[in-house]
Amino acid sequence: MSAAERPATSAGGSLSARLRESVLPLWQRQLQHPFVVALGDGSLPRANFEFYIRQDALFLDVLAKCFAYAATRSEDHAEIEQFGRLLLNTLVVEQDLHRRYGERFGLTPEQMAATPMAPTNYAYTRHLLTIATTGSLPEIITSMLPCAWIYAEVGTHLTGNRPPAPGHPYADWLRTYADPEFDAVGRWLRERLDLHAERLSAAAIARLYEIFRISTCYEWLFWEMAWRQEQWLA
Ligand SMILES: Cc1ncc(CO)c(N)n1
Repeated sequence: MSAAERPATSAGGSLSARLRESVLPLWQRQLQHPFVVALGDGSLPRANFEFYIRQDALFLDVLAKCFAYAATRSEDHAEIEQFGRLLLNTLVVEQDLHRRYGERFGLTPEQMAATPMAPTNYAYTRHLLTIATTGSLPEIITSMLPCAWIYAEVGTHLTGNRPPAPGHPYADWLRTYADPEFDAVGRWLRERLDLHAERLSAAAIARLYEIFRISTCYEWLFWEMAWRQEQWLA
């Protein structure tokens, strides 16, 4: 069955569950990426982690803006408030994590901010920004959903719900994403999406499948970018 033929609602569970199922092999590949495996067991070379942190700090500023765009598309007071909270949490919780790692690596906030965006990061953030500025609210939520959902799954997968070993170099990162509070972000986005999608046409739902798959691909490519320390052509 092509995405266009998929019914908007079916016996196959919620839309968000079906979106995840539609990309399952890609989804599970995230957990096997060498960057993710090495991040989990602590063997990831510091140069790769530093590259990742510098890129992710730039990524999170864009993600925070996308929550602001989402807020402008909502007419529901509680929903607007929650998008505002997610914007702030992205900056306060996650960016703070990056700042702490940056300090540990001897980087100033100015050096972090002056890092040029690598090609994949640039492409992923342009994808998110295009949808944030021209898409519908369900499209915006769908584009951001793999970010929150995959990181929560990676966090719990890598820690196995146990605290990281003492002295693990990436313990703070693992704790942040294994935290049930982080999982709650994805859960809330899924609830909102499933609710908004009830009123969408089959064609609009098909577009959500496409957006979800593209963001999921970019999540994998982001690990790959940091593993290869991807550069622009000279
Ligand atoms: C690339 C990327 N995706 C998702 C998250 C989780 O917010 C993150 N920090 N970075």
